[in-house]
Amino acid sequence: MPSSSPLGGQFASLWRLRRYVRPYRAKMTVMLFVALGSTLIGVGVPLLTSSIINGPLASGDRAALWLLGCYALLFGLAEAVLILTRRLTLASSVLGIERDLRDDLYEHLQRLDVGFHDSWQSGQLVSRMTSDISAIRRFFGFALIFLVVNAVTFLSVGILLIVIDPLLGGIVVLFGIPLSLIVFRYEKVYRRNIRAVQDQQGEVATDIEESALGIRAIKSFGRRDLFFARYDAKAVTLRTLQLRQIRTLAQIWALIIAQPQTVLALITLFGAAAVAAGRLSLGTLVAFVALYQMLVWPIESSGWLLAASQEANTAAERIFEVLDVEPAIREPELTRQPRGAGRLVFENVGFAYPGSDAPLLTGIDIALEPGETVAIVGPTGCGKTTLTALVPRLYDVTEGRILIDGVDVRELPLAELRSRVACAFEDPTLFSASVRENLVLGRPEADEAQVEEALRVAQASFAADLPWGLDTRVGEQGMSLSGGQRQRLALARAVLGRPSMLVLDDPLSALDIHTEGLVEQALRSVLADTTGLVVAHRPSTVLLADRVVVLGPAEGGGTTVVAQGTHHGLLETEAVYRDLLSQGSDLAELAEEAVR
Ligand SMILES: Nc1ncnc2c1ncn2[C@@H]1O[C@H](COP(=O)(O)OP(=O)(O)OP(=O)(O)O)[C@@H](O)[C@H]1O
Repeated sequence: MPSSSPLGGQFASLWRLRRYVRPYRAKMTVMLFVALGSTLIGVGVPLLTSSIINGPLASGDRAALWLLGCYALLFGLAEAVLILTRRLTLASSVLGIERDLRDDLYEHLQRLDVGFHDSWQSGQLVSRMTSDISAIRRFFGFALIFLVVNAVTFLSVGILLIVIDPLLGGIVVLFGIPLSLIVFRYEKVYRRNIRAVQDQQGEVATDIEESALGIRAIKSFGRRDLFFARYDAKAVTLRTLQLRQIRTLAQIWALIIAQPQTVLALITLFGAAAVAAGRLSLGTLVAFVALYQMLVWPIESSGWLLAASQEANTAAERIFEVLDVEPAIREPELTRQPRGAGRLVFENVGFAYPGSDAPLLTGIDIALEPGETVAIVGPTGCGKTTLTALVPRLYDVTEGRILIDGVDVRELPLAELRSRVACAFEDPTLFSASVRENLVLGRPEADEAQVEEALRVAQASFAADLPWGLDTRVGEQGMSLSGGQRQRLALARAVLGRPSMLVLDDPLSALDIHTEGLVEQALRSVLADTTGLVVAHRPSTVLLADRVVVLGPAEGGGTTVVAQGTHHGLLETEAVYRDLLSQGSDLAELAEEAVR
């Protein structure tokens, strides 16, 4: 749990970021001292001016005037050097903080389970990774330094002003109190507004991302106007929220900016009267006004600093909302090593998606002997893909267990489980990298011969004919390839290195009849000595399997195993199987029954 923030509850999230500052604390401290040094020099200049007016100017002492003039020049030079040093140290430390935080967030997102990613909009995650982290960088780069510098300026100049003239100094302090109260009142409103803006930015990012990924579907259905209208509605809401945020900030600023001018007028008025009465020297009044003017920027910038700090705090809050989520799929505390050739058993397996009361899968019992291939057949939407996702623990079973050579998959280290079980899903995901990088994703140690064999098995030799062969980049999500090509590459990736267990979700769905036949042949040779679980939608895929398991509606609701046997045996005895494989079957109706 985070320790309580010395800045108060409203900055608790920012306070939690202190561990990211720790590695750069030496540089940050240098930056602070340098900034303080330049402020103190800034304070020194009006005092020097006062000495010049009251001393050499009044007495006509030329030599002293030259000396004080040289001091003023030195002050100016020193300030320039300090500002340069601050700028240089700032860049390396603040960019370092930004990178560390982004790395942590990215790594955490990779650790989080598929269930988390199902329930979060990707745009919300992207906006946290980009605009929220930038808000935090701006805070550490500018706002934090100026907050400290301003605090020191207020304190040092405030004390000096009171010492120089208690009456005028008292006016300055007195007028500072209502200003602080106003800022405090608006601060809460501003915080709420910022959160709404940042959340809406995530909504807009999600929309942009979704329409960029789905551009083909949008264009082919001629629905650009519809999607633009949807996007525009969100963009308009964002603009409204941003305007509300700016309005609040403008109100705070108006009050903040009016304050120093009012105080300056009062100081001049009372100060002139004091000079006229001989209570104050002209030089001291000039120094007082010049010193007070040093407070004008800190006062005026307090609105901006408040905004930047609130923005960074809300950004940190949004980032911790993700960082605080514990992955539902965790490494086992005690691990066991399976010893065997790859026996896969589903033992009374049940599963319900998070947030759903009714189980999708129930009482599933299937045993696959080492080297055996089992096809999973069932009406659409009954849970075949879900069943396959349980093996590599993309989701965990909610009932029963899945065993590999007698060991529960939840007792295997995740890396080992996922290297034992290779998967190819219906939607073949490729990354914007070279063909080779995509192929060796799960087995970076694979050699050239293994890559070639995997390409042969998946009938993906087209890859060698691409402009740069296996080094050709496949574009974002592999979009520069056809659906069938993507599917064959995903299949080659799964069979690379001949894994002991292969889970294939309808691996032939996007292939033409000719390629399907060739892939089938090659797959048959891979599956001969691999334990294979294959989701099948058509007879040709079913024929790859030694045995078929038919899923259907369970009596109490959900999906369960309704029949199993060889393809030919089931065709003879099970009407439901014949229906499923026949073209005229009413799959939609069966699916409804299955999930009811
Ligand atoms: N991430 C998810 N969260 C909640 N429900 C989901 C999720 N993914 C799938 N479902 C639901 O679970 C059910 C089974 O989906 P699944 O994709 O496993 O079916 P399937 O049998 O493979 O379908 P198909 O034959 O069409 O590929 C569907 O009703 C689907 O809406």
